[in-house]
Amino acid sequence: MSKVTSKTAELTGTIVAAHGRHYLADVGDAQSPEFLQCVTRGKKTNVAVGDIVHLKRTSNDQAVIEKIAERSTLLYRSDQYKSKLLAANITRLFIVVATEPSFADDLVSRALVACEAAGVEAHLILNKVDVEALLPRARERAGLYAGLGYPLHEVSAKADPEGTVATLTPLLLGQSSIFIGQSGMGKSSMINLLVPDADIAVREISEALDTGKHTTTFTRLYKLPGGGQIIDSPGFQEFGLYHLTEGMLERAFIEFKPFLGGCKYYNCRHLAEPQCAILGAVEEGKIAKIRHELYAQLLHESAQTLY
Ligand SMILES: Nc1nc2c(ncn2[C@@H]2O[C@H](COP(=O)(O)OP(=O)(O)OP(=O)(O)O)[C@@H](O)[C@H]2O)c(=O)[nH]1
Ligand SMILES: [Zn+2]
Repeated sequence: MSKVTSKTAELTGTIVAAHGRHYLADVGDAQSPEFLQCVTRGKKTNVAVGDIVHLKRTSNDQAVIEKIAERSTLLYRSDQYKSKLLAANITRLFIVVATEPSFADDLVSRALVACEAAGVEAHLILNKVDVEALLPRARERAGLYAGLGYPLHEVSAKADPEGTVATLTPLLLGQSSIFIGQSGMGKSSMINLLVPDADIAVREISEALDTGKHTTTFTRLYKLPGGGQIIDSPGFQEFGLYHLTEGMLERAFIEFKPFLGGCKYYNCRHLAEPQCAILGAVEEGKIAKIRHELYAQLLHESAQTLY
């Protein structure tokens, strides 16, 4: 196959922002981005931030998405009992929690389940470790996840910005990362430290996206000067887990793994069945009760889905 090199050649770009059916692709490089407004053919809305797309330029700053390259991973967000695309080709997800305000275990575990199901490596960042009075409790709570094998990094974006950058930069190199966190955890402070001129980049993206209103509440991708990219998803994105089957759910709780297959009934749902290995492990304290409760809740939610 010969490569097309004419001026009308197809372009390859990365989707850096999505807002409704408006997409923005970057066809430049890390040093000099070049944004093209993109539309899909027909009414397709199956494009996600992080997608590598093949484009056909239709004007100086516009293009049509011809093809989406095969994705290595895909994360979904929840939208009223439906899963919608959140981000594609993510290799690493960072859940930002803090000493204050208090974080929700439920949301942390949902993110972890989404990662396990998608094949994305999950890390936790405990921010605001300068708030010493609340540190022991926060450490203990975050420790539940560290104990499961998820790396936990302690930082203080405000009190120790240099240390925060030094801790996080090596974790981002060459990765396609996404940061998620409940409001107030310090995710924006962290992104601003890691992405030089993030504010300017958002304004540029917002203008190029041209949605009519100058919103900054869209998922966007920043290319890092040292290689790698960061996706920031404003607001807390609840993960869409409705597409997970029961079999996928039980495997998405990593601490269940040693016990799967040990139940009396091969089709055990680990809810109330006799001689269930999972329930036995919960009883013995080998599986945390709150994790099993979330598993039961997710099973219930997936059964509510009507399609
Ligand atoms: N004590 C302390 N405060 C911090 C630290 N990092 C951020 N904060 C503060 O926490 C508050 C929330 O920080 P943001 O960066 O806006 O948090 P966010 O998670 O992006 O929150 P939203 O913008 O609501 O999504 C701000 O008042 C920050 O100044 C830290 O390391 N220590
Ligand atoms: Zn069981």
